[in-house]
Amino acid sequence: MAKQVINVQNVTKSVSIDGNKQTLEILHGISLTANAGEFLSIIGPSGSGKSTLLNAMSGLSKPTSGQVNILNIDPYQLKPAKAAIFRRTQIGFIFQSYNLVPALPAFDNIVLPLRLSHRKVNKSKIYKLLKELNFEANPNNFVSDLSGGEQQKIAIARVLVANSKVIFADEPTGALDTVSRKIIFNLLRKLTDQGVCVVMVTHDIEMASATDKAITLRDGRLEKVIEKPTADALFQALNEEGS
Ligand SMILES: Nc1ncnc2c1ncn2[C@@H]1O[C@H](COP(=O)(O)OP(=O)(O)OP(=O)(O)O)[C@@H](O)[C@H]1O
Repeated sequence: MAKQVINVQNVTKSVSIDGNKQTLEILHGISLTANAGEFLSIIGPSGSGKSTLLNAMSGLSKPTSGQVNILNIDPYQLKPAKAAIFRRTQIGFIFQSYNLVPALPAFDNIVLPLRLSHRKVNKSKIYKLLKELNFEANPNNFVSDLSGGEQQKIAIARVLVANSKVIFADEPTGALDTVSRKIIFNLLRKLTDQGVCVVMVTHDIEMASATDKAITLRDGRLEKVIEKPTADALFQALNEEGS
């Protein structure tokens, strides 16, 4: 039986608005699971809560209520130092420019998690990966001098070399051209074939239809779980009025 690596139960998330005078609930009790080797996509209209859910389920932003387990660990119960190690060694994040250090060269950003964990850096492997990713800038350039798309490739390369067991990606190909999108999707797919669990927020129906399971969100609620989604099924789900 497939090993469950993500378990989210009844997660809600509220934020303070209006100068803390009011509370707005953005996620209203979401439950989902994902297994090792599974490619899960999260789709839904703009503002439906996809990024908020991804942040909550990846250990970055504590839910207001409910439970999150990643690899049988509740990331919100870990002390900050342990949480940092857990994130660095087990989880990969591909969020737009997430945690890239602008004052470091691109290459150093890629290997930073490896260096922090005292792991070996295989320079030629990283250069090969950058070539595979169609990265056209100089890896010695500072991240702040790169375009959005190139920064995204650096964030992706950093995850790909880190051997994470679970990868959370928020619109990982948003800033990229069609060719780069395909390359990155295929690299993520290769990782799931090796047992990594990938959770990806996307607006791209075609890409979501190539994942193993899609969940649709509407107004902060989980609407549908679609196994082996087709583009037609996703299109229909997105265009149905919420009940
Ligand atoms: N800190 C916050 N304060 C107030 N409202 C917020 C906050 N964070 C999110 N929201 C609101 O919650 C809703 C969900 O936001 P979220 O970014 O999760 O949606 P999304 O589905 O990822 O949207 P998009 O597809 O446009 O990226 C939106 O209406 C957003 O404006």
